[in-house]
Amino acid sequence: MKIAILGAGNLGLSIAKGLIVNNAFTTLYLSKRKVDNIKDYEEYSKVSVTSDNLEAVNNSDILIFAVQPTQLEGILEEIKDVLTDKHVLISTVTGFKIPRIEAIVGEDQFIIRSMPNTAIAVGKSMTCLCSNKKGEKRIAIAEAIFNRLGSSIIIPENKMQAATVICASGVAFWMRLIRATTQGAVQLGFDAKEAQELSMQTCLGAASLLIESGKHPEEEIDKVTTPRGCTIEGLNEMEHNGLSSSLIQGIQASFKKINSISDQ
Ligand SMILES: NC(=O)C1=CN([C@@H]2O[C@H](COP(=O)(O)OP(=O)(O)OC[C@H]3O[C@@H](n4cnc5c(N)ncnc54)[C@H](O)[C@@H]3O)[C@@H](O)[C@H]2O)C=CC1
Ligand SMILES: O=C(O)[C@@H]1CCC=N1
Repeated sequence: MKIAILGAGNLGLSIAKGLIVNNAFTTLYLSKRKVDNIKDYEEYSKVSVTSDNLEAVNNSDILIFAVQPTQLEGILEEIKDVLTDKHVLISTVTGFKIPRIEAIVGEDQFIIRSMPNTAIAVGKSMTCLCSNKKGEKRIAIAEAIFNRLGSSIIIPENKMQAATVICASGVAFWMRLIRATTQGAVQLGFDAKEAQELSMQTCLGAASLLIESGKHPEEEIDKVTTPRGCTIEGLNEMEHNGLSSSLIQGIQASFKKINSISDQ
């Protein structure tokens, strides 16, 4: 696959790393206005770095847009006249809806919206996808790309904002939980490095248990909470202090914010 990432910033470079590590492209163009700090990527075979979006588009089939929401319109205007039937447009841009993309490039383009997260850099992104009518014919290509770099599901476009909060912002939420449990471990006597290792691996183990067994979290919690034991003591104290409620309220606040900044 000949892929271009237009907007090689935090997310764009995370996608690039995932593609490079997984050898998941034929050629890869990375575009950015100022390319000095991404020139190193040209050391990888078949990777080109450019500030010329038209060069990237003309030499690629799959166009992944990873610019800020206020930058997408300009870049679509810039490249729309060189789009051909070979191009599949994949936008990762938050809150920029398909009808607005179609209004710029036309309905007759294969348009896909994708919401990955930064774990794509290590091939572990949970990515949600949706498309315009024409894009339904090419969404399998997007699934193939994002399944190489984690897992993907197809959802209706009206759930993309919610998916952004749970999956994209979600990485930051889980990081904070890992940091908090690390701090707890330090207080119990582990040094910082050991504490983070214990916290990360336990988090990975808990998620893996659910992924591999398909079970509900409470079923696994029941196996850990010895009657009158330390686990239920700690868990109940966390809940008295609003653990679940605080997380749900944070998710709601994040969702309210994304709806306030997205196009209608
Ligand atoms: N950072 C994240 O975890 C996630 C971000 N997103 C969405 O992805 C998009 C990108 O986010 P970030 O990577 O965090 O932003 P960023 O600001 O780090 O990256 C945007 C990049 O686009 C470049 N750029 C700006 N105008 C350009 C143009 N005309 N041509 C080529 N490159 C141009 C900038 O120089 C910058 O490197 C946003 O719309 C964001 O909402 C979606 C999911 C997760
Ligand atoms: O925080 C944000 O607004 C963007 C969207 C999801 C991740 N970063």
